[in-house]
Amino acid sequence: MSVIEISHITKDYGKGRGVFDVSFSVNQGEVLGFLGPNGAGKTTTIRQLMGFMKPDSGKLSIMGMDCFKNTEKIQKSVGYLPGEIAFIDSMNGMEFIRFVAKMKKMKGLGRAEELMEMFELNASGRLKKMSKGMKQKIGIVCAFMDPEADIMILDEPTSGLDPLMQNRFVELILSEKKQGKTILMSSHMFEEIERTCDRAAIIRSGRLAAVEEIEKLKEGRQKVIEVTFKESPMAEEFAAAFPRAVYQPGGKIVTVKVGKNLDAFIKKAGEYTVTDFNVRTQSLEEFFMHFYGEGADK
Ligand SMILES: Nc1ncnc2c1ncn2[C@@H]1O[C@H](COP(=O)(O)OP(=O)(O)OP(=O)(O)O)[C@@H](O)[C@H]1O
Repeated sequence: MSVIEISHITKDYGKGRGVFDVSFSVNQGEVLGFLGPNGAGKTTTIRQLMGFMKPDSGKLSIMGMDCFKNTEKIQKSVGYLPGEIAFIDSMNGMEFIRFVAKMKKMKGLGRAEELMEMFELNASGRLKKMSKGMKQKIGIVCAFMDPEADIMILDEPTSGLDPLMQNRFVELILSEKKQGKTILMSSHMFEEIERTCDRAAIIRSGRLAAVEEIEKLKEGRQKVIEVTFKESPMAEEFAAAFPRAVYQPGGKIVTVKVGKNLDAFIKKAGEYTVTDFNVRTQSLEEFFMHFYGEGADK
């Protein structure tokens, strides 16, 4: 059952900016990673989910409720971490956490205290004087502290966190997932997505490029194979059989990215005398770059 539904939304800011005909959904208990380069439209999509603005066309709903018409109800039941948090600078961290808890009509701050401990956060200082990382931790506490919120919408949750805290965040997501929460999070951190998400939605230039299971994405990764031949004419002939092979004229080494054509590759190599063979599997990051870079539309 899908909990978050985005259906053919378009928000056109002009000059090709915005989001165009974007559709995807997040199922009950699923963690979905929302990936894309800067300016791709992640925040624009997320802000429409939170009801801050209306799409030009299309529909967004959470638990069957229209995001623009039931904004108040949705904002109360969703744990939300904005990309840029609007703090009230005159408050200290703890005052701000209490203020948010009051708005959410929460009964206690038990979970908030656990989270502050988990992220080693001392929230007693003035918000104005806090570092970006500390402010991000306050945002995380506010997003996750309501035990009744079982949907989380997180816009670049680990931006500004150091690697140790990024790790803590991954642990937090995994434990929330175990409790059956439904989570949508945008991110630039491939490792974090790989470790936490069931599926990834990839957006570029305002249009959805792919929605795929992480396991499938991993399977789709190519292998980078480097073969050394006994003599350079062999290498040259071999390289000619693979259009995207990298080969320095006169050399003996040929490097090829191999996917489904692995068998053909091996059989062709078998026609020559091979003296060395190295295989490296693409990282998920390299694989995602295929969606990010120029020419990815092809
Ligand atoms: N209020 C606005 N008016 C005009 N253009 C806007 C507005 N808000 C966003 N944009 C443009 O829409 C595009 C998408 O922006 P958005 O903030 O959604 O990207 P993003 O994927 O969240 O990027 P980032 O990773 O940098 O946060 C960008 O080109 C941005 O400049």
